Amino acid sequence: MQTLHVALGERSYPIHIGPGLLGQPDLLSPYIRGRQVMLVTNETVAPLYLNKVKASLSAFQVDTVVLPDGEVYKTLDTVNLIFDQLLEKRHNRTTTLIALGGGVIGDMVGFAAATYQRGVDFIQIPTTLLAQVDSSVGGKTGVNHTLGKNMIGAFHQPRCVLADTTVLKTLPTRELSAGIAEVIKYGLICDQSFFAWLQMHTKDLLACDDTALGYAIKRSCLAKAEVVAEDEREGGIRAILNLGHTFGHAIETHEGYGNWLHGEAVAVGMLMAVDLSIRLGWLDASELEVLRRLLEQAKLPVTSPTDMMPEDFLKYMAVDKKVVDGSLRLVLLEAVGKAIVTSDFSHDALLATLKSI
Ligand SMILES: NC(=O)c1ccc[n+]([C@@H]2O[C@H](COP(=O)([O-])OP(=O)(O)OC[C@H]3O[C@@H](n4cnc5c(N)ncnc54)[C@H](O)[C@@H]3O)[C@@H](O)[C@H]2O)c1
Ligand SMILES: O=C(O)C(=O)C[C@@H](O)[C@H](O)[C@H](O)COP(=O)(O)O
Ligand SMILES: [Zn+2]
Repeated sequence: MQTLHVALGERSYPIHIGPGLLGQPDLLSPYIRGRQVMLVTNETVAPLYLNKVKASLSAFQVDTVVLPDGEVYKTLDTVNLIFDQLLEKRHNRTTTLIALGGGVIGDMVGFAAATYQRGVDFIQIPTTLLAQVDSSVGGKTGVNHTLGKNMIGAFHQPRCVLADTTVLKTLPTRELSAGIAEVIKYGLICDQSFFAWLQMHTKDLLACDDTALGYAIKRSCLAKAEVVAEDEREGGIRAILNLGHTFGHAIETHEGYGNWLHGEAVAVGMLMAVDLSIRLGWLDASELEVLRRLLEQAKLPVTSPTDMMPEDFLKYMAVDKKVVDGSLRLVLLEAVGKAIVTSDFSHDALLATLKSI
């Protein structure tokens, strides 16, 4: 097992990464302050892993909530089902919520923890690659709105993250690929040598090779932990973690939540960001082909949805959370491994990108 740390003063926490971690009581109990635990998962993950986690919590009063599965259920109504159980089972302010699942469960449980009785503790047990490399770390929690992704939420850090790589063996390949998209993001924004490593090892990640997965999770979490420690609430540098997301969130919202997976939409969004960076003269034209080949290797899409026009993108991009005073800001690349957040691009260049990918 490897342990990384997110350094946030009194809100600091460990990220434990390794095979076979589920079911080890000593990894969870130090982060549970009271007697009560609300273990939240979904109907797909429950039959696979709920009993194992529950068995490791025998020292606590454990209640469970099993939510419906899918991005389409990442809503306030679903979070309300968690509140219903917390109140029915009389959970108080010393309770700890545990999120067992992918990013959808993690984001909703984190949001429930941020708001239940004005804030209680929570623990992340991410079970998808995407959640292990990205969503379980950093404290962004929330739900979607029909008009935009993650529009209602809060920053609320978990007390610990437990990433058991063994659970990835049951993950469908399409979901593994979606997770690889966020891994590639870390290479592009801040780690050129990791990006080079990915050219050689993406096939190992797809084959669920333990060593490759452990390495990719560690490298991604190290990068995210460093950025989050510097800028917890996205006042500045943290926005680089949004590479490809302004375009990607537009795709997810326009196509209907869940039809394009988050990682798939981000993959196409990253191609758009690279294309625009090239048009601005910041990146060599060859980088577009390099990224396209890598995404194809990872079995990710490389063209935008056929039914989406540039004006559809612009409509959803206008409500992006990085918009300031009506001006759209995008994460672009000055080089592979060096991202910037900028509004320094012309509408014509953006339009050309939206038409070409
Ligand atoms: N908070 C953040 O910083 C952050 C970062 C990235 C993404 N996100 C959010 O995360 C969400 C996407 O997360 P995701 O890709 O994990 O999707 P997800 O949570 O929908 O999980 C994907 C699918 O895999 C299933 N599953 C989960 N673990 C499994 C396992 N071990 N074996 C078999 N099936 C399993 C789930 O039930 C689901 O059907 C999006 O809503 C996105 O906005 C948040
Ligand atoms: O942690 C962050 O910061 C990120 O931007 C990580 C993203 O991968 C993630 O999808 C996040 O939920 C997007 O945040 P949003 O603020 O654009 O909704
Ligand atoms: Zn993301």
